[in-house]
Amino acid sequence: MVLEFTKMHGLGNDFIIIDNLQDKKLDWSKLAKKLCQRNTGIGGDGLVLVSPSDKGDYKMVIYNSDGSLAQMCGNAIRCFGKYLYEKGYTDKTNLVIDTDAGVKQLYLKINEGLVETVKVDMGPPIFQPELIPVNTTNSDNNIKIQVAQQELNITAISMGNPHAVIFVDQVEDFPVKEIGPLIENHPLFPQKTNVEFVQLKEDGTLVMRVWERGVGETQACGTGACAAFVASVLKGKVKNQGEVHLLGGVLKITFDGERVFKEGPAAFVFEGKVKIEEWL
Ligand SMILES: N[C@@H](CCC[C@H](N)C(=O)O)C(=O)O
Repeated sequence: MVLEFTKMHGLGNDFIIIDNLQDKKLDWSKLAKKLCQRNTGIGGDGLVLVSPSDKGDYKMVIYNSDGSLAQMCGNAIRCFGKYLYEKGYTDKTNLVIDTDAGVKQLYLKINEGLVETVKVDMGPPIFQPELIPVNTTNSDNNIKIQVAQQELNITAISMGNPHAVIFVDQVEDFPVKEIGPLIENHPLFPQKTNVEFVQLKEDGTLVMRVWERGVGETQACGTGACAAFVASVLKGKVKNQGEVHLLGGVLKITFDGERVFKEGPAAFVFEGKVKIEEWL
């Protein structure tokens, strides 16, 4: 069996996009692991399926590279909007996309017929511990933990998927690959968590590296940037609009006290066909 795919990225967070409008009835979790392999597959941080929806224009289904299903992905949803518009699935520039974290409104900015940036209404941040989910009774979701001989302060927030935001003095040399998996798999987070390491600059910009649940360190995380920005606003460190600088580039975030908006680019990389017989 041969699958047609499109490879895209949002600030270096890369995805394999497959049209599954006619349900192919495949084991997508198993396939995500194989297809996302960088040496023996196509390579990607995640597998995204274009699926039908009765709640929005289309549904975005996303699997992490380890085969786990994620509720939402901030970078993939911008790729999803560009894919739908530029491949002629829609001519709308305001789209409603269904996800496992609810419906999200996308605003496509068009320049000479191409999608230049996508602004996403990411919805309200979620603080109720049982909905994140995080095992804490602290009312402010700030939790002190001891990992690898370091005391860290975590702010737990959900953007439809779980995030642990940690402010650090210096992010460039921070041992993200050592500390990230220890927090991702910490018993505080029964569904595991994405982990954001954030340095606040004096001018109010955030510099962030991320360890993603089910993936590892990635170039960027859209939901993570939103969670980090919300945590910074709540700490009184930034105003309600600003930039998050990630390894792969910059996202513009607004938090109006209720909802979070995120704007950034998306790009096509290549297209192809892949034989999957031996992976079924
Ligand atoms: N890269 C993403 C988040 C993808 C899902 C995440 N790894 C999870 O398991 O929640 C983003 O841009 O938001």
